[in-house]
Amino acid sequence: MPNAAAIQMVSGADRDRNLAAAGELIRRAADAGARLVVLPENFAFMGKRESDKLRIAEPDGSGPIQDFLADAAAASKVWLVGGTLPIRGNDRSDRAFATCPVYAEDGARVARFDKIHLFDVSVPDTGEQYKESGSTIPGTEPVVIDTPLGRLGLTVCYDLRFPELYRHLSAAGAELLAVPAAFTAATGRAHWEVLVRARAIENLCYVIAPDQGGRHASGRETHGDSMIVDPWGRVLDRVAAGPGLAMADVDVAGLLRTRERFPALTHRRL
Ligand SMILES: O=C(O)CNC(=O)[C@H](CS)NC(=O)CCC(=O)C(=O)O
Repeated sequence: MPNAAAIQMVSGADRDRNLAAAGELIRRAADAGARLVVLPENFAFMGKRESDKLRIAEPDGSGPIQDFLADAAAASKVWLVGGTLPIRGNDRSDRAFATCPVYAEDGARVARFDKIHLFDVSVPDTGEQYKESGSTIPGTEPVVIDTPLGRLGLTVCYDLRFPELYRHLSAAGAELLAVPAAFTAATGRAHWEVLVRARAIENLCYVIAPDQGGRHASGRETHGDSMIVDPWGRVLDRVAAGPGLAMADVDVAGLLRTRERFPALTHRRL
């Protein structure tokens, strides 16, 4: 029975509709056996412009999106990694953190990670321009937490391109890595699967990588292909396009056997 789920969504600009869609998928994942469920980046809101998300930004710890996540975790009795949502900073700046909160199965929030690397790029070929730092405050702290399935390192989307973050997490004991994402269609086609599987292989970790996958209110398209990858780099399950679930069995005992036979993590020289 699979115990982990990555939820793929095509989130729009209507927060409450997105929450309803997420709620339905969380219930389906729990019914299918999931004890750890990971939502994609910006699951609660993807508007016309990057800065639109500031309208639904919440103070740390309370608001409709965070209340939804706590209630959904408790109702389905799952550990829930809440993709990302905008959480206001303490200063009066008009930017928010891209925060990935984690809830235990009783609905208590047990961790918070703020996306560290911000997507300030122009995508080759399509000409799409992104300046995430215009509306987002970068995080600074890597986060690793214990869950019933294993020790979990948190990362978000563009973080996927920075292997030193993942090395830091695996060195801190991570066995599972979460990568809630909203990868662009163009960069996703070129890089998504390779990067997700590389992070799994080089850190001998499970990677749970839920992506947005479809066309959004901005007119932009995201890549989809949400997946769960095992520590040997095998794609255990994936979702092609549109909303759906990737589910797989995360087996840390098996992971430890793999690491014993193949002790690359103990052979680091630098
Ligand atoms: O596009 C949207 O509206 C939503 N996207 C996001 O919220 C974020 C920040 S702009 N997307 C990424 O980080 C994409 C990374 C990526 O695609 C890569 O590294 O290639």
